[in-house]
Amino acid sequence: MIRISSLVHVYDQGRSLKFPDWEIGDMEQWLLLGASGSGKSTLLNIIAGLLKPGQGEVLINGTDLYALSARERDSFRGKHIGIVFQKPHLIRSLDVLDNLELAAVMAGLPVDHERNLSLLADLGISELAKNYPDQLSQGQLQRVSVARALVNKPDLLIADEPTSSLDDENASQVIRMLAIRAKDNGAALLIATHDARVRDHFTKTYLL
Ligand SMILES: Nc1ncnc2c1ncn2[C@@H]1O[C@H](COP(=O)(O)OP(=O)(O)OP(=O)(O)O)[C@@H](O)[C@H]1O
Repeated sequence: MIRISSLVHVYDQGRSLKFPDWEIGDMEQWLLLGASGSGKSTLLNIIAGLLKPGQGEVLINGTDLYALSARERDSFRGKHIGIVFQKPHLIRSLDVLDNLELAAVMAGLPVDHERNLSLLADLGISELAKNYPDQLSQGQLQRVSVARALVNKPDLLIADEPTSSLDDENASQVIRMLAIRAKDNGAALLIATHDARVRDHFTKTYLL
């Protein structure tokens, strides 16, 4: 279970961003909605342990994320949280499969080669396993990012605008993939989006 309470963040010279308290139960699937600039990415980064908030608390399965040291938080994130960023942060000098395997290595977990191949197959990109990021389209890169986020069987899967560069068919496929894989892995799912096509798939929404 994830709980945020009394969260406030102020960027240098920015306005104060206040986030309503929120509880995400085990395996619940939520949409985070809000206008551009309302703070969706900021909140995702705080929940992911990537941005220390000015005030407030993030509890994930009983762990107070910002009571951990930065190093402990990195380790916690690697093992428990999968993230699909707006822009895929893949390593250019590694092929797709190695990018997936690196996610396990970085988290200190064993590499599960078969699982990684099957993740690529589920996303319809098996044939790209040996390709390098520079050789892929934006939509393909996005799908690789989704696969990479699932590599370590996270408790929480977070996606920031995961469908913005995909056509209708692929957007729907990625949302289904996120929803099914989150469920299969016992993970909660949290997606930030403007995408009306995504809204139809969810009943739980948190509005900024
Ligand atoms: N690194 C930063 N430094 C200063 N201000 C920032 C920074 N990142 C975001 N902001 C500001 O904080 C506010 C919230 O930004 P954020 O990116 O979280 O919104 P968002 O809802 O994700 O927007 P979008 O839907 O356009 O991606 C905006 O006013 C933005 O300009």
